[in-house]
Amino acid sequence: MAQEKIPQATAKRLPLYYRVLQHLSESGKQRISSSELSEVVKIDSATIRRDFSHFGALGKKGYGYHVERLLSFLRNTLNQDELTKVMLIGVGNLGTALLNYNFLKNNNIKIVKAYDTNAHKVGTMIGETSIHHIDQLATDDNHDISVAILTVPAEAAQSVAETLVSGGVNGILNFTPVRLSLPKDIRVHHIDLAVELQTLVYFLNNFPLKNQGGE
Ligand SMILES: NC(=O)c1ccc[n+]([C@@H]2O[C@H](COP(=O)([O-])OP(=O)(O)OC[C@H]3O[C@@H](n4cnc5c(N)ncnc54)[C@H](O)[C@@H]3O)[C@@H](O)[C@H]2O)c1
Repeated sequence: MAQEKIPQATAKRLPLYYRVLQHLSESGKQRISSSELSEVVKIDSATIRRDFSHFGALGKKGYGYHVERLLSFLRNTLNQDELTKVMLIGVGNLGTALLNYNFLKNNNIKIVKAYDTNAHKVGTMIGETSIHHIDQLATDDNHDISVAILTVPAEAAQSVAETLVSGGVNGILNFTPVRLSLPKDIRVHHIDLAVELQTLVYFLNNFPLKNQGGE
């Protein structure tokens, strides 16, 4: 299979395709055209075809895509056969909400461990995740966890991130407003709901969708 360099925008859409195809497969759908898929995922069919073209011949003209084949391809590409263990630092409002969310349901991702400074939280569990004291982070053996979610107050973000990196973490989903300074080989994805909302409002005001139905 042609594994050329996948554009970041394409890579970002793969989990969405995967989730939708999982639902389609569960409902017994065996094949789907790019225009049908486009209706469901709300991405135009030319983009879908271009996305899938990076992976070689996954579909056939006039037939569309074989749902199971596409699903198994995406499962491999997204490493869905292997459980990805994640830790979460900062079990406050946001951290607790994320711990209560069952990532395993749709993705093979599990928050296996959490850290906080609050003595009332340390030693307790949220769902199946145990909460440890942040002071243990530097010495705990977390060699099998390479991804962390950062939901600490801004002032703690940089030093916690540095400890995470020293412990072997190389991917951080950063919810704090801090722009982290870390070595270049560490991937940081920054999530800011305020920016997302602002962007949505900007697009609504400047680029209204035609035939906008429902969503
Ligand atoms: N990106 C977004 O869209 C978004 C939305 C809401 C909040 N946030 C950010 O997420 C972070 C958390 O927000 P919140 O509302 O959950 O805050 P919160 O105060 O409810 O939770 C912070 C938690 O971190 C713990 N903590 C403090 N210092 C720590 C340290 N050094 N190590 C480990 N844990 C520590 C606290 O005990 C607390 O449990 C903040 O930085 C906030 O700005 C981002």
